[in-house]
Amino acid sequence: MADGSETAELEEQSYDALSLCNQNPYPGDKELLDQEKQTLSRNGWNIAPCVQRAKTIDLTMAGAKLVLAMKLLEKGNAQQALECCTTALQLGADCWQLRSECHLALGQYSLAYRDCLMAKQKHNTPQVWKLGGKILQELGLPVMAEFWLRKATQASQGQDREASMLFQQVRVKRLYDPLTVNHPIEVTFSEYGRAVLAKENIEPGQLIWSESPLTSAQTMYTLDVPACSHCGRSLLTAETFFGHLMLDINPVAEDLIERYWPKLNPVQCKRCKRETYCSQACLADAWYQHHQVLCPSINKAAGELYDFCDKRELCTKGYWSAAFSPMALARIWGAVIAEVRRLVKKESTEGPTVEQWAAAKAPFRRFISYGITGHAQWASNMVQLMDRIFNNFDDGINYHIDDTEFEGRFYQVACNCQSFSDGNSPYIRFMQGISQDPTQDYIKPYLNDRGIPKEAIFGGLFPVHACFNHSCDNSVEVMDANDENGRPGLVIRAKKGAKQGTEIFTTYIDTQLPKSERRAWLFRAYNFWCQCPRCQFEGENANVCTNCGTKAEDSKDFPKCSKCKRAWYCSQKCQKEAWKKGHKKICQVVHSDTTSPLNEPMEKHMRKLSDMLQQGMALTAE
Ligand SMILES: C[S@@+](CC[C@H](N)C(=O)[O-])C[C@H]1O[C@@H](n2cnc3c(N)ncnc32)[C@H](O)[C@@H]1O
Repeated sequence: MADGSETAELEEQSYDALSLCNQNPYPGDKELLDQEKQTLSRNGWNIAPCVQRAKTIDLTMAGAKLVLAMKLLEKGNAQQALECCTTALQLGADCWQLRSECHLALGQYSLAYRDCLMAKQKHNTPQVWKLGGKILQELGLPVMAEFWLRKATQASQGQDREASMLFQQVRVKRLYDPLTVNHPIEVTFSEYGRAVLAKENIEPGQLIWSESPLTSAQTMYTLDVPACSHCGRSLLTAETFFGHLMLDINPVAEDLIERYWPKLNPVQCKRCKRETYCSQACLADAWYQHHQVLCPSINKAAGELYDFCDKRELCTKGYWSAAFSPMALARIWGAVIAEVRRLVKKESTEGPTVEQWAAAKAPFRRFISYGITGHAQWASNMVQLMDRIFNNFDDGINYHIDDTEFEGRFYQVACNCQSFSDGNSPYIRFMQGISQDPTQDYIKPYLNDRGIPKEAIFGGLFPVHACFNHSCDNSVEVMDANDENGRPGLVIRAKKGAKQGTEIFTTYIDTQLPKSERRAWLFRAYNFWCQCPRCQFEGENANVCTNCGTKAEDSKDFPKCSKCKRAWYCSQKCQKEAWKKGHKKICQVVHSDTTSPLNEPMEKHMRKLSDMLQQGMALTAE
């Protein structure tokens, strides 16, 4: 059994974002690299610097100048350090790297790059590569910067964490800046990987941005609710909602329905009749995106997946255990194959090339994948089914789904999936419509009879939203919102103000849960132990002092914090200490009024899994 300190160490080690994010180039990077090299040459940034050598080389004096330059730079006096470096160079010292650092500190980036090139000619060290990476980023040449920082990481055999971190920061900036250009947020890379920062001060209640999913699928447990399988619009008709009540509804109520219940024109995939869409546009888009691969009329094995989903079981041994649908995974592989098909056709290649596969997979590289290995063994039948679906095409464009591929995609969806539903469903529009109508009372008894309809809930991958880390004291709330075309998606609203440059957090769980339940949930569902301020300054147990860890004698309860009732102290001294250390910041948390519907049906399921684990039946061993 591990004691407390060992557990704490394990917790600390449980998540290393740097090791999860690779440095492989993106498709198209070769061309971008060439373009950036041309920019360098055009601007003359790669011309060798010229230093007038002194008539007599004096290495002793040069050394002294060099030491002085280092000290000056350390103290922040870059200008004088630069002058000392130049003298040292003239006297025969080899200090191009230091002079480059001085130029960098002074914001003279092109001069810094020239000196750095000189340093590289002589010393291929990780430090020189790293310096070059920093300068190139400042010169606005991110792909070259990545190249240099990759070299720095390789040359240090991964030991230089600063170089790896800088690499990811450059990459994240290049990939996400175009997506956040009009929003008050930006994506950066921190100890927890990608993270969302406030680019400017954000006010409480401010709508920060809205986003549409890259891909989504309806959750299995809401498959009984009609919705467009592609965009998620609710397809609830008045007939379905009122059901048998429609048979003897009063004429005024009938008239209200006629006038206010939106007219829907759903269309089915004519080939398989297993997918319903809100419009021809969605049908065509779904076909383009993934249904051309997944349509059971063409792909028999895919029919088995549809049958499995129709059973609406969240946990089926050997197949599945998650709140999101396996269709969410299938649509990723389907989208990759559909894109490779298009590229092969467009580029008239004989078969798919490595570059084409990489290009088709690129949009999904934005989503981190982190979980416990062995899950694919537990779900081995599903892995085999997925392989039958995607590895059996006559055109030779096949995607082999093995355990590693399955687990990678499974955890990609598990870590990043966000639930959403139609925020402007026919029911909502109907209720809005009748709210101003003087005859609305005629329909009220029928509405009361029916209650609020169940929503069709989708799980989607949203590229920017997926960069949010979690805190139990979250600063934003995620809500359903339809885009300008009426398609369901997300909107992010500030729950609290955020200062420019600070990280903003969402919550992955119901923040009202006690600390131990929150942490257990986060670990089971997202594989990390939360270290947020609430988890640090709330207690778990009334018999243990939240501040110093002293255990109460005879298992008596310690007095609790009278405000939040979530911390227990052995003495007033401990209470005061804890208050100063950080409890005051988290004592009065306003809880979010939104929790993820994806989690709700999972709660029972999670408890079942937790019971199984407590009985010693590790999931992977089943
Ligand atoms: C939706 S992603 C958030 C963005 C992520 N940092 C990235 O690089 O893509 C969710 C994953 O981020 C990590 N994460 C989020 N919040 C965290 C936290 N408070 N502490 C540690 N890891 C966290 C976990 O690995 C989690 O599965």
